[in-house]
Amino acid sequence: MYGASDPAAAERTAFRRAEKQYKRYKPAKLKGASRPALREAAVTSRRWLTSTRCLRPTGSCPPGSAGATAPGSTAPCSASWTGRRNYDVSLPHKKIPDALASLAKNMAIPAMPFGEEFKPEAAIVNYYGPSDMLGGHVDDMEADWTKPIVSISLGCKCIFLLGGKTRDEVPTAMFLRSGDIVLMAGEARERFHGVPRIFTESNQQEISALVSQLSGEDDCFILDYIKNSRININIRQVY
Ligand SMILES: O=C(O)CCC(=O)C(=O)O
Ligand SMILES: [Fe+2]
Repeated sequence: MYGASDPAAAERTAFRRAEKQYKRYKPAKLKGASRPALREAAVTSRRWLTSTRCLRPTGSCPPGSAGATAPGSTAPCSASWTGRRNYDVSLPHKKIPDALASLAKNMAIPAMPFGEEFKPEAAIVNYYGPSDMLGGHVDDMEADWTKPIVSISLGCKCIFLLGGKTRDEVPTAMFLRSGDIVLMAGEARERFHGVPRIFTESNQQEISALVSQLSGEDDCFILDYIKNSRININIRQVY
């Protein structure tokens, strides 16, 4: 579902229109911003889950490229960004690190039937540079959609659009910040979603928590990288 079979039709959808609108979104200054402009979204707060906020675009629109570029992904997932992504276990791939697998298991608990454990079988890593975006899609490669996707954000803040079961429904926009975890579960599992832009401006990145953990001698390269990037790791039960 990553590519649109009819590009002209895709252009006419509410999701595509929102992508274009939010690609150019400029956050209002927090001070003096009217309260409803930053409506709080209902997100539970856990150790790794910080609040997300619904957004409304402001009038101010710096020029932005509407071209879709694709962040990269890890094996065992083969990606054709004009078409579908597919799992291909014959591709070289590494074991998911134990700490990451156990974090995913814990985070998935609220979306799992009582007594059932989430099996972290694949992790897709998306790297977003300053002008990258991930177009609206539904993740449909997994056999059992009743199992959640645990999606972790690191680095620069982004806008995440969560739409409906068709591209015609107007999506809800949220900020995702470094450390946020989204559980795509239940109904959300069947909904279009995407990332129209990330924020690399120094006053908008909101990466201070991450930066404070990168004070080692060898961390300067990671620090340089993360100031202009967002990394999303999403962990899935495939079978
Ligand atoms: O980058 C994100 O937050 C979303 C990634 C995503 O939806 C995907 O990889 O399928
Ligand atoms: Fe997705």
